[in-house]
Amino acid sequence: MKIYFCGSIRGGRDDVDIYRRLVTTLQRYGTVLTEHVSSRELSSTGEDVSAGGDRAIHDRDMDWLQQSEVIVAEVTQPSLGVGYELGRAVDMKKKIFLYLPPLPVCVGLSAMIRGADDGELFMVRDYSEDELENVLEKFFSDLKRT
Ligand SMILES: O=c1[nH]c(=O)n([C@H]2C[C@H](O)[C@@H](COP(=O)(O)O)O2)cc1CO
Repeated sequence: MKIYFCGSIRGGRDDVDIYRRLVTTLQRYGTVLTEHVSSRELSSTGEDVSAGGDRAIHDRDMDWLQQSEVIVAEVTQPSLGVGYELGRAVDMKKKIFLYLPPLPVCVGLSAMIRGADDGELFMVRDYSEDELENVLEKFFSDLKRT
């Protein structure tokens, strides 16, 4: 299964350790196409754009998004790119969305994200860090049953 993980890059890298933990856990369930998002080596400058520029990053990521069956986003750190990815993924009518803001920061989450939860394709889940692995385990076992 191909998984697309979204996390802030130019929006700020404060939560990279939790991205790392999420991606490592997600790799039990499939191939994470956007593993670079969780790299501690990647700064808020973003990837090296010398070859194709931002256009190449955008086009590659939209291609990966299209290929992915599951999109998981960590959105505590607000990021324009992540908001854009989620909007495009909704438009692609992807079967599954999972979105995991750690408490208590999630109180400030945009209504355009929290309000998109439809209990089926787009799911907002609040979690504390110690339950992260269990939340994902339940999510993927429910997915197998559908
Ligand atoms: O260098 C990059 N590489 C890349 O894959 N992205 C994608 C993946 C992330 O989920 C998202 C982050 O957006 P932003 O940089 O606006 O925080 O955009 C974003 C950048 C830089 O904007």
